[in-house]
Amino acid sequence: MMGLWDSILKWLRSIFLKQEMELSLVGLQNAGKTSLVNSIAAGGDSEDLIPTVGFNMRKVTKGNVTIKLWDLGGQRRFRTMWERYCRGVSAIVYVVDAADRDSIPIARSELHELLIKPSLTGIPLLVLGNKIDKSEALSKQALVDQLGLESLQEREHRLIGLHDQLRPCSTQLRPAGMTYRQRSGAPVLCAGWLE
Ligand SMILES: Nc1nc2c(ncn2[C@@H]2O[C@H](COP(=O)(O)OP(=O)(O)OP(=O)(O)O)[C@@H](O)[C@H]2O)c(=O)[nH]1
Ligand SMILES: [Mg+2]
Repeated sequence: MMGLWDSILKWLRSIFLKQEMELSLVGLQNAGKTSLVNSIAAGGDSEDLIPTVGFNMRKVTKGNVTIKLWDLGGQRRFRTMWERYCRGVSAIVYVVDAADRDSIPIARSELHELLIKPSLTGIPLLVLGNKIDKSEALSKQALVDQLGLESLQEREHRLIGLHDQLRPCSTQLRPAGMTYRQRSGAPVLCAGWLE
């Protein structure tokens, strides 16, 4: 099972051959965008996070690839900024709380409203189904259906399940097929549902 970072890089490299890339992370509030950026950038973070006001920018280097990450606020009042920060990026990363079933219809409409913007035509999309460590999390197929991802055939897109294993998680809650990996003693993010 691959680490999240490896899967993102593998996917990006299948589309681009660039050494410098820019990603914008969008998605509803509380989806886990900032947690993800912190884990990628610092190799782990477990502090209680506060909602992002506006946006944060982080630069992360892995091997010879440098990625600039725009971490945008997901609260309603910040969503109008998403388009501006998604223009010209290598890929849009849409983070969804797969366990917050009630918010999925809003996540779906915000995603589709963003993607119909002419300025974002053709930009590849990576959807991360986050919090799949929770027992109430939707399955991959349910997320594909409920987010309407089938209708995105014109656009390069990919769905990855994400489990932030830095969070306490009991064995019973661990989704089937999910494995754990330790790299030099430090926990890493693991991606699920990879074929
Ligand atoms: N169980 C579980 N909780 C998570 C996971 N990722 C993030 N969280 C929790 O979800 C909450 C919200 O995380 P944030 O990273 O602040 O969410 P955000 O998408 O940046 O929110 P905004 O900045 O308001 O848009 C925090 O309490 C995190 O600890 C995960 O994989 N599993
Ligand atoms: Mg945030």
